Amino acid sequence: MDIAFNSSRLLPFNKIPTTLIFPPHPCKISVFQSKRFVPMAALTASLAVGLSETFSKLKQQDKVAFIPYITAGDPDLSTTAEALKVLSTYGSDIIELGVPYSDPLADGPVIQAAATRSLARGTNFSAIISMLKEVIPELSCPIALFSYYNPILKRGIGNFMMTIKDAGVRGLVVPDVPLEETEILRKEAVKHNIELVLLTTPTTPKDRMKAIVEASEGFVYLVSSVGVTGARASVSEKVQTLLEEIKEVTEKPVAVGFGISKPEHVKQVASWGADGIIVGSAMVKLLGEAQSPEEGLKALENFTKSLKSALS
Ligand SMILES: O=P(O)(O)OC[C@@H](O)[C@@H](O)c1c[nH]c2ccccc12
Repeated sequence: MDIAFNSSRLLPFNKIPTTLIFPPHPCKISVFQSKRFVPMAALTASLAVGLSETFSKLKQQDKVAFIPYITAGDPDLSTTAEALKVLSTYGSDIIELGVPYSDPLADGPVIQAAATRSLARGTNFSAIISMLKEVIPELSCPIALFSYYNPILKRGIGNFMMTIKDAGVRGLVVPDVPLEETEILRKEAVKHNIELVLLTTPTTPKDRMKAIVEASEGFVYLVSSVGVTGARASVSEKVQTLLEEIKEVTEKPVAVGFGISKPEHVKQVASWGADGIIVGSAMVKLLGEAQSPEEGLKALENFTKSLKSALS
């Protein structure tokens, strides 16, 4: 059986494959498949560092994490794969990848439009997972998947967690899951070595913020402003106080998102003590609204470099 080898195919786990048959074509390796194997992606995935470990390493280097967000499948999945490599190459410490959804209630017009474009192209969860299995082994930073709650429930929480873990995903953000329902999510996430990140906002009551911070894994997501995602002219000074309040009750890293879209925003929020800076809409706009994928990827590279340099 001549099977082209790739990272999502099966590889012998507990013995050197004695049946490797090298066909004439040098880049195709035939691998004899048997029952006792693990997917290479799962093997490499379990070796990749997670969110908490990423923050620990950065803290030792006194650095702030740069965390971009893009929507999977906008403008198409092969461009998403290339965009993940660009973001990884030019200094992202964690990448948030959004699963497009038909009712993104927490998203502003830019990310809503990206989800609509992606879904119109036929992007689905399985295709995203296949793409991730191929590209994650080539990245130097962990992926945190972004999904609304409903698609997870439809797939089954355990099945969803197993699927994303096998693809090499290390974190999960579910922006619309109520704190009261995170228990079951977290249980399954922990079982599959996925870190479930929770969000707190400027209007979250202090006792609820404490419960969120306590339950959040990987890092705490501090939403900088009320409303939906989208680039803002400036970042609210209130973020500084919010960061202080959160850091009074936890040692966990806190990453700030919403509205951040310029190097001066990045500098400002880092100076207030954020452990991570999250930039989404401004990234998504570059990719989704470019004249061509190549143009979008080049713009993404330049923008990433400019934001990353604000953290050096
Ligand atoms: O787009 P902004 O304003 O840069 O914010 C980050 C945000 O895009 C990303 O973290 C995100 C995408 N969709 C979300 C839904 C809820 C909370 C956060 C998000």
